[in-house]
Amino acid sequence: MKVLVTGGAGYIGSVVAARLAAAGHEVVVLDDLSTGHADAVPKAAAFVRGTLRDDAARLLAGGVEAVLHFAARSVVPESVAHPERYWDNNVGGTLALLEAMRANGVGRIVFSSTAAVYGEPERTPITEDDPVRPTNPYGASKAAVDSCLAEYARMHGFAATSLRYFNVAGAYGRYGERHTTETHLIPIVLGVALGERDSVKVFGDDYPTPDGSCVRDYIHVDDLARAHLLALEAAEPGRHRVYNLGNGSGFSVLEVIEVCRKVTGHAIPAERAERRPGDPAVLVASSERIRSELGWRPEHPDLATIVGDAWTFHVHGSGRRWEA
Ligand SMILES: NC(=O)c1ccc[n+]([C@@H]2O[C@H](COP(=O)([O-])OP(=O)(O)OC[C@H]3O[C@@H](n4cnc5c(N)ncnc54)[C@H](O)[C@@H]3O)[C@@H](O)[C@H]2O)c1
Ligand SMILES: O=c1ccn([C@@H]2O[C@H](COP(=O)(O)OP(=O)(O)O[C@H]3O[C@H](CO)[C@H](O)[C@H](O)[C@H]3O)[C@@H](O)[C@H]2O)c(=O)[nH]1
Repeated sequence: MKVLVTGGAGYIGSVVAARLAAAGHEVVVLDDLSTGHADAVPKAAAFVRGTLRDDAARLLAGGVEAVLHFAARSVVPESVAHPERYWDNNVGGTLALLEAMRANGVGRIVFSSTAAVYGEPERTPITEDDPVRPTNPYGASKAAVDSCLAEYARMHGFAATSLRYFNVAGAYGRYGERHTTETHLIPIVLGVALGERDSVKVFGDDYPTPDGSCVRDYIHVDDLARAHLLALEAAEPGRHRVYNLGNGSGFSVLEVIEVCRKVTGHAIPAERAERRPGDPAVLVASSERIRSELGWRPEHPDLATIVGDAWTFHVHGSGRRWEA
């Protein structure tokens, strides 16, 4: 299949682009490099630097059969301070992409949605039938696209899938996480181990969790990538599927730091800090639906493996010194 990967110079998109190319697909990456890196695009893929609005249409005219749509802004505090950026890029940009797809007769799409659409959940683990009640503009923008995809499936025959990722971590060979503005826990903690930061701040110690810090469900980026390939194959015209993706087990911030200490052998100083606004106490996924419908199984559910792969990536110079 010829596949357009938007955001394929970013963390998750580059891993999926590499996996797709390895599976024999023809991959075209579209990325404006706003948060991505040109050298993260797999060599087997064609790379076009451009935007969803200005450049997707001409690429879709070139025989593309499916779209994997990762391109988005995804920093929650930024979304609170500048909601217009999120409505403009994540919703407006996606609408332009969907219309370009429709104009070119391309209806197959897998979309990067998020656990943030659920907001503060009522129960754990979270299933896809739980209420969608985002508590920040980032989550709201992703929920809006999920709704949009349901309508494009119903009215325009799209074969659409929303994958709601929980906390993505780890690396796949030379492909890993290296955001210029890093907000994610594991790369921040590994940055302390590498001496790039003095300590990690633990946001909140009075949550209703066993040790008072927030609990999250960490999924290996390679397990997530395999879910994309399954979703791509399973897509059916006229149907919008929604799947949560996590491992179904929660780890507190303090537990994650402890695992990072064991993996890196570094003391990793941690300091208590105020709660980060908008952080739910516990986010743990039920991924039963994708397991039973698509046969997805995580191959790397162990947090030490997830952290270990991220550590290997960070130690090798944040991906810049990798060969292939
Ligand atoms: N990392 C996570 O834990 C996580 C969790 C849930 C959902 N997601 C979603 O997964 C997707 C990928 O996340 P990531 O962590 O790889 O982010 P990332 O920032 O590394 O990648 C996003 C890529 O999209 C590009 N981009 C943004 N807007 C664009 C536009 N208008 N046109 C072209 N390119 C554009 C950026 O340059 C970047 O390379 C995002 O949609 C994000 O919301 C991520
Ligand atoms: O320096 C830090 C960074 C994070 N945390 C804590 O670590 C946990 C995980 O934080 P991340 O920023 O790594 O991840 P989030 O759970 O906030 O966000 C992730 O999940 C969200 C869905 O809930 C979105 O999809 C988002 O894109 C994705 O990164 C949170 O409790 C956060 O407060 C710290 O204590 N210190």
